[in-house]
Amino acid sequence: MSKRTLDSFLLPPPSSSSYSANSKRTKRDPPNPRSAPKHAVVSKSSTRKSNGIEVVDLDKVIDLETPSPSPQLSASVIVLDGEEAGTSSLHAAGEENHEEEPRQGCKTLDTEKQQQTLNITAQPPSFDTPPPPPLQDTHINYPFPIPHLPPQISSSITSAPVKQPTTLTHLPHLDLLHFEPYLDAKTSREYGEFLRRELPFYRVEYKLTRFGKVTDIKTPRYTSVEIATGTTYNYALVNYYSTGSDSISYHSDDEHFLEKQPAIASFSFLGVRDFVMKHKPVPAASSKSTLPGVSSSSTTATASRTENDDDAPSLAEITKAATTPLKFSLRPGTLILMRGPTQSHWLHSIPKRAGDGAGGRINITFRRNMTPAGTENYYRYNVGVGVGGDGVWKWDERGERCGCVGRVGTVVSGGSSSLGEWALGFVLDVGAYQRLKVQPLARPHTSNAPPPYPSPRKQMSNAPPPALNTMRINKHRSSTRREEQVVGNPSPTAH
Ligand SMILES: O=C(O)CCC(=O)C(=O)O
Ligand SMILES: [Fe+2]
Repeated sequence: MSKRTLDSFLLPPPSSSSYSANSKRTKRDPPNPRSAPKHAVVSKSSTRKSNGIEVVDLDKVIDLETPSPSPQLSASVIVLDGEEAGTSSLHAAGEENHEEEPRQGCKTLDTEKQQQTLNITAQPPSFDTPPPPPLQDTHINYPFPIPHLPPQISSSITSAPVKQPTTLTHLPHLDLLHFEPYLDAKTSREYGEFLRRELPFYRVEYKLTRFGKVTDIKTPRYTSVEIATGTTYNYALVNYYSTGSDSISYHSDDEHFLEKQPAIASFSFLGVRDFVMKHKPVPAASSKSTLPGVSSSSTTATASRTENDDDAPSLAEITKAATTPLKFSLRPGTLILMRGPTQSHWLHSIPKRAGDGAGGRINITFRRNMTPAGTENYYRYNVGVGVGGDGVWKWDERGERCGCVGRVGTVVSGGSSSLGEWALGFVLDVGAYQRLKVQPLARPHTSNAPPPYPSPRKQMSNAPPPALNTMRINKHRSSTRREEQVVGNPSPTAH
């Protein structure tokens, strides 16, 4: 594994420069956002001088910013960027064994290393050398500091998208941009590996009432919530599907604490999975006159699409969209932007999958949360307040679950004020969107603001923007009896 040498890893001034492994900070003491790490173990060979500044090879720094929540979890301290890659097999999803062996590639701190701890005194920076920004960040809800995106990834993101999107508005209430891909293969691989390696992950388990029925959700995915600062999206949800049997069932992201017509941007990294959508079902008892958004004058699929109300989709069109799933193959670097009425009317899912390409997959969805309660809700369901307490897990470069970093205690909403370390990548993503003039992302939020973008129907009646590809939908019959519409290149494996 190549060494990451971070020349700008600046040590603090002498008054606070005594580095010790014996941190006694408790979990209740929030780390100071954007401060340099206070507790790090630095071995002699990991430091050198550059322009009069003491610099540290991050490979050799053991960050102890996050204390162990209990003595038996003292093995939770992670050596950043271990040198050897692990080869042991994946834990099965949902496995209950929390006893973790120290593994190569994601090592635990041992006594010998603690004994090698040195106190390092940094040199103060000179006036003409402005201190570089910290390269990792902390937040009250981070179980450990999260490193910044490596510069080569950040800079590649700014030149995205590598391909212009396809706009899909041909089905009732659908408004979706499909970038296939958005990031080039190298960047998306490095980005995916970075996220999997550096973020904390939590297993998701909770109860859900759907259509009047209580369901135990033991979604074997690993989720991390980060609050990112931004004027448009203010946080992101990261899912890790460790194997093809990790899945997420049909749902829509239409929570009341999001905007009315939320724009949700969903990135895919590493493994290939299908993204399957279908229109929400037409309630059996509903008539065409009571179903919102459905034309009261047209019940046939051949209704013409004009811009007046009569153009609302027919029951027949909706029924077809509800029974004919739309399938996208999500390869690394793909971005799907769901917007407008999509969340109110459509369900989406990641079905289980066997066979090639079903290795670990990372997904990030960027969202805009309108209330602090919303952020709390996401923490409750995705970080695990009272929902299982499986702990906070780390994964290594190769997708080996390699260490329980701690148990989840009370998670307090951090609001939206902290610049998460990987918010850096997020901000760059927003910049890239804005260059594409994806209007919802640039719109200031006010409750009576005008619609952020033309309705799908308006878009259909206008000439398509020159930068965008024309819509291309391959309709085909799947190998099963069910009819599916496959968007983009067909997936190699049917689910
Ligand atoms: O993994 C994906 O692509 C979708 C994730 C998703 O739908 C969600 O987190 O709400
Ligand atoms: Fe979703």
